[in-house]
Amino acid sequence: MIVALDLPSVADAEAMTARLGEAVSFYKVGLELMYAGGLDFARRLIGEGKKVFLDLKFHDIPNTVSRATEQVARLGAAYLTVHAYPQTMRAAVAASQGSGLKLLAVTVMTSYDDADIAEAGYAGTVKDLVARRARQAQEAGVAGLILSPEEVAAARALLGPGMDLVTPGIRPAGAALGDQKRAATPASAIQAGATALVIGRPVTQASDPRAAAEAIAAEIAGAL
Ligand SMILES: O=c1ccn([C@@H]2O[C@H](COP(=O)(O)O)[C@@H](O)[C@H]2O)c(=O)[nH]1
Repeated sequence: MIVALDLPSVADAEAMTARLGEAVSFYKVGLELMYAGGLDFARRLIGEGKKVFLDLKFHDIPNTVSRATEQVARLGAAYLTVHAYPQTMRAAVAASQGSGLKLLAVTVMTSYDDADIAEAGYAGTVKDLVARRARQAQEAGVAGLILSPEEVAAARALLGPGMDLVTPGIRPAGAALGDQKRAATPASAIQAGATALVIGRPVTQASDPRAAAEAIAAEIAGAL
């Protein structure tokens, strides 16, 4: 379980990680917290022995992606996201060589369904596009994928063992979907073969975040 610290300030993130305590050992720092001083906070979490996923979703010209990836590789984060465009992925893979940083390619955002990708100009279905990008990510040498629980089993069959399949779009039974359109429960995602689950609001907006995280961890353990 990777808890997404989508919170407005470092003070809020500190309070959340204090409440979660030993129940959570892996955090995701994304765009909201990053623009509120989250990089130094991520460094501190790493210093305290937590694992950190920097969800920065790089997508730029190769030179910029390469130099930015080199900067991230020095931080000691476990994961960094890049968008699953071949040029972008190749640049990031080359720049992360020799570091402990694992790259995750974002295939198709879990807030998108078939109508959303059609509106964005893509022919075919989300499943087709995820499969195409999964193959391109594997060819580029990326360590893993961000995809929805709905595509995990097909991606594993397509790619074989080896790549990490990391799934946002996780909702315990009865939880509000919010903007997520391709979602599943923690148990379903694990049973489909997900390597790690990214979970934000079901934990951070719960009245008792620690109890929510512990219940999700128990559901994951029960599904393994
Ligand atoms: O396709 C994607 C890629 C990234 N995310 C991120 O995961 C979390 C999910 O948070 P919830 O509150 O559990 O919905 C969030 O930080 C997103 O930026 C994603 O949801 N889908």
